[in-house]
Formats: sequence, C-alpha cells, structure tokens
Amino acid sequence: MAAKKKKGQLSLRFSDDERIPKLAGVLLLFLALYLFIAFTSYLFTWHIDQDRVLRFSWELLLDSRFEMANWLGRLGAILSNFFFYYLFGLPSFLLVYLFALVGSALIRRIPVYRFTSRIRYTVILMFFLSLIFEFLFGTFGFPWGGAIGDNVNLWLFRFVGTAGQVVLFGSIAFGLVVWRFNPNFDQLSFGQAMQEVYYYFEALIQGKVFRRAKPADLREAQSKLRPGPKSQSRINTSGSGEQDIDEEFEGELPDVAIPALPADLKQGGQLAFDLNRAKNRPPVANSPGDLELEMGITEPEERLPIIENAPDLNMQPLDLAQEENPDHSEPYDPTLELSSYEHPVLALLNDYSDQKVEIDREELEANKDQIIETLLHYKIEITKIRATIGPTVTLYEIIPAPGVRISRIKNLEDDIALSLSALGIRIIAPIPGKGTIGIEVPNKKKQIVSMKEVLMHEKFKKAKMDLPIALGKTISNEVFVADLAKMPHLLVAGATGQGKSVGINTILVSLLYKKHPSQVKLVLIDPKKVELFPYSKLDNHFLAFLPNQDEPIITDTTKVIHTLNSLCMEMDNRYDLLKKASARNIREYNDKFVQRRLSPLKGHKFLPFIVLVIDEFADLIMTAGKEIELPIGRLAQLARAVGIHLVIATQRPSVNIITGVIKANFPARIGYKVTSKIDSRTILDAGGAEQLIGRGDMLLSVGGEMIRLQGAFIDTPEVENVIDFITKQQGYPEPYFLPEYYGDDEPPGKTDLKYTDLDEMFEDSARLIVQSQHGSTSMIQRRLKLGYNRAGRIMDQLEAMGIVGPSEGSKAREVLIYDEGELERFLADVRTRK
Ligand SMILES: Nc1ncnc2c1ncn2[C@@H]1O[C@H](COP(=O)(O)OP(=O)(O)OP(=O)(O)O)[C@@H](O)[C@H]1O
Repeated sequence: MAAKKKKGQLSLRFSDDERIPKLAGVLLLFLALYLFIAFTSYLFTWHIDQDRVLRFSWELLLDSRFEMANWLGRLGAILSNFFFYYLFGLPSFLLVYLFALVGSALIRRIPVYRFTSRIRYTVILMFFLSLIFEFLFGTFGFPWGGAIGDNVNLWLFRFVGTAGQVVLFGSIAFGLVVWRFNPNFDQLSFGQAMQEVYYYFEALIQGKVFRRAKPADLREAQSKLRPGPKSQSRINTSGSGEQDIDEEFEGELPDVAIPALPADLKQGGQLAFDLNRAKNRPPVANSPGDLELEMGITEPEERLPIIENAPDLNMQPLDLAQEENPDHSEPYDPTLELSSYEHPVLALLNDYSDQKVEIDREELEANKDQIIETLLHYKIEITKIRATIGPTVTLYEIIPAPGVRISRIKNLEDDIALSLSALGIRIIAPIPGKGTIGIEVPNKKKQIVSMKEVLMHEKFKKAKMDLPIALGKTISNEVFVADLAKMPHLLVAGATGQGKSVGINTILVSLLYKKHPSQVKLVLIDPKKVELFPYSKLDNHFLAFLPNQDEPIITDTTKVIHTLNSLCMEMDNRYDLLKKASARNIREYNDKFVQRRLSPLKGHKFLPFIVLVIDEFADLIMTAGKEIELPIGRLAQLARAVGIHLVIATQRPSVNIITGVIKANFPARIGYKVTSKIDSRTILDAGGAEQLIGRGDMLLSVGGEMIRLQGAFIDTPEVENVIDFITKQQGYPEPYFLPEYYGDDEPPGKTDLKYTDLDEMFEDSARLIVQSQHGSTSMIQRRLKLGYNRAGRIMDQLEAMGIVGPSEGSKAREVLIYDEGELERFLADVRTRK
C-alpha cells in the first residue's frame, strides 16, 4: 500500500515536471538541425554515397572503414538516403520543419495540440509534393519524390493515365488551397478582377509598382510610391530636403545683403535672414541704420511638437499592459475572421501635384523688408528674422533686440497687417517655448496638401497609434499625425465652407487606411443626411449602430438619442468587462485577450475602438438639448478608457451649441476660419481662428498648445474610391450592433416588444434556456451557433420579455419560466402581439 502510494506520488511528480517536455523539445530541435544538415548535404553528395547506403546493414553503419561524402558521415548518409530514397524525397525537408515546430512548442510550453492542424497540413503537403515531384521529375536520377511518390504515381498512371494524373493533381492542389485558406469566392467578379488589374497597371505605368498593402506592407508600398530624391524640391518639407539646402549653401554665404535664392526655390523649408552678418561680430542691433542683412540657411528647428510625442493624456500608464503570456499559448489574432482583408491602396487617391506652386522669392523678401521696416517705424529693433515657408502661410520669426517688450509687437498686429496688406496676419508673441515672435503671413499662392502625400509619409506609415489621424501639415511643412485615442475627443468647429467636412473625411479616411475592420468601428451621425452618406456602404466592415436600424448612418434625432444612450450602455458593459479582467483600459484588456488570458466563455471578447462622429451637432442640440448633451458629456468624461472616442463638428460655434459641458470635456479642438473673434474664443478659448484664410487652414488646440495646420485635402470621389475598395472585399456577416436601448419613456417590459421585433432565433433560445434552466449567453452562442453580439441581443430580449432575470456579472441569469408548457403558452401569447 505504502509502496503503491509512493509510486503514485512519484508518477505525479514526474508528469508535473516541466523539464521533461523541455528536454524532449531540445531533443527534437537537435534532431531537426541534424536532419537539416544531413538533408542539405545529401543534395550535393547523394550520387557519391547512394550506391553504398542503398542497402542498410549494421556493418555499414558501424564499420569505420566506410567513408561517406555526407557532411554528417555514415549516419548522415544513411538517414538522409532513407528519408529521400525510401520515403518522401525532397519534401522530407518538411519533417525538419515539423520537428522544429514541435520541439520549439515543447520548450516554450505551448500545448502541441494547438498545432494539430498545421501538422496535419504539413504531412498532407509532404505526401502531395512527393507525388508531384515524382510525377514531374521522376525520370531524373535524384529521388525527387522518394519511393512513396514513385509507387503511388505508378499505381495512378495505370489507374487513370497521365492526363488523369494532371487533372487529379490540379484538383488536389486547388482543394488543398480551399481547405487551408478557405478563400472567399462570393464576391469574385469580373469587374473586381479588372479593377485590381487596372490599379496594378496604373501604378506600373507611373513606375510605382506595389502590392496591395497589408498593414506591414503599406510602408514598403508607400515608400515605392514616394517620388525619388530628384523630384524633391530643393527646399522641401522633408528632413532630407532641408539637408539638401544645407549642403548646397554651406560655406558659400556671400558677404552681400540677401544673396540670390536658388532659381528653383519652392515652397517649404526654412530660411533665415540673420541680422548679424558674421558670427564673430557682435550684434549690431542697437544701431538700426547700420543693419546689414545676411541670409543664412538654418537647420530646421523643432517646431510645435506633434501630438505623437505629446504627453499621454490618458492618465493610466499603458506599458503595464505588456505582460507576459502565462501559458505561452499562441496569441489570438482579431483580424483572423477577415484575414484576407486588404487595406486601401494609395493609388485610390489623387496627387494634386500640379497644384504645387513655387514661392515667389520676391514676395518673401518684400514681406521681410516690410516687417523690418514696419517694426523700425515703431522703434522696434530686431536681431534676426527667419522665414519658414509652409503650404499656405509663411512664418516670419523674429528675435527682438534686448529690452523690446513683446506686448508692444502684439499691439502692432493690425499695423503690420495693414502695411503688408494681407489678410489673416497672425502674430504669436511669444512663440511658446521660444523667445521669438512669430508673424504668419499668408502666401499669395497656396499649395494644396493632398491626403495622399500625408498618408504616404513616414510619420503616418510608422505611426503606432490606436487611432492615427493624418490632419495635414504644420506651417513649417511637417506632416502632422495625431492619435485621436489620446486627444481623447475632438471638437471641430468653423464657419460654413471652410473645410470642416473635408477635415472629417481626412479623419475617417486615415482610420480606414490604417485600421483593420476588427480594430475600429465607426458610429456616424449626420443630421444633414449628405456628408457622411457614402460611408453607409461600410456597414459590414466598419460601422456600428443599433440593431433595428434601417439606415447605417443615423440621421433622425430620436435615433441619435437612442444611439448615444446605447453607447453609454456599451461603455458600461465594457467597464464591467475591464473590471472582470482587472484591466485599467482597453489596451490592457485587449492585450490580455490577445494573450488568451481572458476566456470568451466568461463573456470576454476583443474590443474594437469605437469612434463616434457627429457632423453638425448644432441641430441636435437645438432640437433635443439636454437629451443629447448629457450622454455626450458622460461619454466624453468616461469613455476614453474603454476605447470610445468622439468627434463632434458644428458650423455654428456659439455658446448655446458649444456649451460648458461640451467644452469642459473636449480638450482637443479644431477651429476652422470663423467670422468673429468671439466665435474663435468659443471654440478655442483664444482668438486667432477669425484670422485664418479658409480652405482647410485651421488651428488645433490640444493640451493648452495651439498649432496652425493646413488640412489635407480629399475630394468626395476619392473618399468614394476608398469606400468602394473596402466594400468590394468580404465583410462581417453583420454590422457591429450596439446594445439595444429602449428609452426612458418606453421601459423594456412585456408589453413593449412586439413579436416582429424579436430575433428569428428568439423562440429557440427561449426553449433552450427554459429546458436547461441555465440563463447563459455563451450557451445560446454555442448551442445555436450564433455570434456573440447576436446571442447577447437575444439575451437582452429574453430579459425584456421576462423570461430571464437581469445580468449577474459572470454568473448565469436566473430563468423565470420553469417549464416548457408555460413557455409555449407565453410564446403563443407573444405571437399575437403583432
Ligand atoms: N484642406 C483643404 N485644402 C484645400 N481646399 C479645401 C480644403 N478643405 C476645404 N477646401 C475647399 O473648401 C471647400 C469647402 O470645404 P468643406 O465642404 O469641407 O467646408 P465645410 O466647412 O464642411 O462647409 P459646410 O459647413 O457648408 O459643409 C471645398 O469644396 C474645397 O474646395
């Protein structure tokens, strides 16, 4: 008895010992390496060794008189010949892969059964390839498909003949592809195929060959699409462009005032008019009459930082989410359900390159002279003036002489504007973080910043953000990419016709270019019913809305109220999930889910980010007031941690629209041109937006910092191209449904839901729940083979109909109907409620 117990204990300890599988893994890895070397060597030495090793004998293996050419000696020669000649031929290499796969799984403690399907595919592939190789190359001496390939081929040849073999192998290959990759043929159409060919050739003609980009490929594809260094302007937005200028001019600065600028000087980049002629000469600013101007080209200076580097507005540190996967299982891939989804390609967008205008050198110098003259007129001396040329405005940055008060310059804003006779002069005194004063002067000819150039820029391509949005370019011509998730909500306002709708399109298109449908969902509200209409086609890819909604884009005020409240419910549900998972924010939660540390059986699921966009929010506030404002305020206050972010836009920036509640909760705001300083203050808490020049010129205020940007331009046909590109691909079987919301005045209850409102599977689910007396969503999901969202919706309906009780966290709900007879009577009654 004692001995038995001991033995039991021993075996328990033995099976618990994690070193055993690790040692087995090491052995397999060693075997894989050994076979790999032996097999590789066999490719070069088989003809030398084959005669001797064809017939195995122990003597051959053990007698040291036999010398083999194989790099691994006699054992290597015998083993590789065995696998190549007697078994599978060249595909024997797949065995190396299998041993390595299983070996590495064992040492990483990943259960081998997770790889069952991969192992199965590999073994089948090995058989199949040995058949094919032998069929194709069987007449050569090398054992391409080994004895297995040879014998099966011989049998097949006698059975179906050569033509039959070709057909059979073709069908098997096709069948294997279907089995392994389950490609979608539903949407295979001649038109789509032609369009793909067209995109390819269009790019080919432009010398921009690329593959249809997957996220990782996008970088490569875009770098190919970027113009080569030769086509870059000498003075350019990019770092390399500015470098060019430096090299061009260094050491050549003549001693005369204002040397000639290069003839092909284009917009972008930074020029400095240094009022200290020589570095070793003391400043001469105190004697204005004596000023000699010298133009130097300076290194591009760090301007207002992009949001990418801005401090994390999210209070919760994110790096804590990077914990190790405890059971070392293969991570969950949320994109798997639409694994063949391809991100839109850049060829769908327009270049607007013909719109690029050269800056007028004389305009630059004239403005500079005017500024200096005007300032001198008011006895303001300066030591240095520098110009940074942007797409729509040029920033003249001046360093006043010591002792000059900044407020004096600020007060002269109007005089300087008058003397430069240009609209929209904005004076920034001082530029935050620098001792300089900025004077922004609009360029006579403005440059369109295309969405395409912004999306193809490294900053966007490399952006590792949750919700990257490419807004446009700063006035120093730097591409500006921000993370909406960190903003964490955005208020967009500006007078009509100044670029707001284009701006919303750039935000949405940025997300469509960068994100997989599993990662982000859009809730689109458009009371004007026009601007966001094209996006309605994305319902099964990127949209989220209420279950009984006919139109994917929400236009009706009552539906908007329901949607906002439903989003609040979604937020609460997500908080529950986060709490159960001990995660502090969506990133931590999703990281845990991806690492398979949260079980779907307990209700956990991968949470996509949700972006709510309201285009024209004034009408809603005017008609529904608090009913709109309160849920927006609640979402804005609380929703960022669970990945719900808002973008709300209005063309009426008055205080009764942009109320205190809204303002307090939207730290990031974009102001397009407005008609008055008061409007500017309403939006940005500061003046300035009234001095913008329209057509996408904007001020972004975030975290107390103000950045002037030229918005990227994207036209409606381009937006439609992108949407069509996505909708032609397979989407999810259904949209992402938000939780059902019934409204306060129509509380969920027996009398409210009509039979027609109920899900088709409602009755079956009710029977299942009553039969099993177990109120669990995951059971409905599993037994009736329904998606998680749909099962959840049915459970809500069961609750509303009084069949189950309310949710009790991770526990099953109470079932309120006890026997099937009672249920059938109840259902018959419900059926009559049409
Ligand atoms: N970033 C931009 N670059 C160049 N032009 C632009 C840009 N944004 C807008 N425009 C020009 O301004 C016009 C009006 O833009 P948009 O429709 O976005 O204005 P809006 O503020 O949405 O107007 P509304 O409120 O009436 O809808 C566009 O048709 C376009 O010609």
